[in-house]
Amino acid sequence: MPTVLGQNQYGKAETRVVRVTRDGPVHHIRDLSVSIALSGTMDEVHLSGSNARVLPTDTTKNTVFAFAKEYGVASPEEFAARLARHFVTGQESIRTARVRVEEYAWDRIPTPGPAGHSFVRRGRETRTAQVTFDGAGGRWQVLSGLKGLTVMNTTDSEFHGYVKDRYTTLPETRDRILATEVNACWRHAWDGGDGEGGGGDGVGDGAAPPDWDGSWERTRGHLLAAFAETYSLSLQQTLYAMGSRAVEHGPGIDEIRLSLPNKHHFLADLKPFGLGNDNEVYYAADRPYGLIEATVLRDGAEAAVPQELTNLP
Ligand SMILES: O=c1[nH]c(=O)c2[nH]c(=O)[nH]c2[nH]1
Repeated sequence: MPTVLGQNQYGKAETRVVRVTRDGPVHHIRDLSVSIALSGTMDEVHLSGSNARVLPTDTTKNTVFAFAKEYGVASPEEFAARLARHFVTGQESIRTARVRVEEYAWDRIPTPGPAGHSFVRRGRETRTAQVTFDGAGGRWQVLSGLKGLTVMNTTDSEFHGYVKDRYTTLPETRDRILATEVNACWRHAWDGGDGEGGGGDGVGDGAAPPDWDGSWERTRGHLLAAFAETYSLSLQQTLYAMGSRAVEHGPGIDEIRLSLPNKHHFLADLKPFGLGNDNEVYYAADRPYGLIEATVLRDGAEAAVPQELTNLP
């Protein structure tokens, strides 16, 4: 049965590029996913396998990183238009270029000094709660938490001095992006009391329940503040600073468990194009990711937050 080639296009989808612009201590970020689809006189590659008219998809990805460095990202539209024009005017075989951009929005994390290099991704987080009442023992367990709170520091993060064996290739760094998605679960000390003493009313005799909403907001604030204000030598160190700040500033909180995926941002290698990269253009890799997890306890408290509650795979 004879066949003919119909509509066809090709290109690199979902190139994840983060462009950091440093205005002294105040940094600006644009975080994009760029998908390029090129079409034109491309019949031969499908019909005979000749690549003579094919600009590699790898090249289109490199162009995204190089343009981010050379021209910055003024807006998704401007960036996409520049790329589309480049491919159509640069290669005879390319007649149409469709460039799709998704931009992820970040807000600044407020810090005591001037807002500088700490960001929280907009609109991604979920608040969680789990309450267990063991009627026979009269015991309550209240766990509050959040997941998907994505944060980034564009500086004040180093990673070096680690163990090296024959398989270690990671370069040491004195200035990297530190980004993670905070998944946290904390346990309240509340014993079921209503603050009105005993009297066989079926509730604990202790202190009244906390203002749950207020407590949650404050804890979230402490996690964000500790992330933003910690000069980090590892994500493990940042985790401990976040957990201990939440417990120290949360009198009703005895324990917090944190599960922090290290959302790696690798410096794009622009040397082949004669371009430098002074911590300006990053490739945001989504997997694999480092996964750093730990519980931080008030001294003397027993660990009771189940690991599964915060665990990523
Ligand atoms: O903060 C980090 N902790 C690690 O344990 C680790 N391992 C790694 O490869 N990069 C990092 N970063």
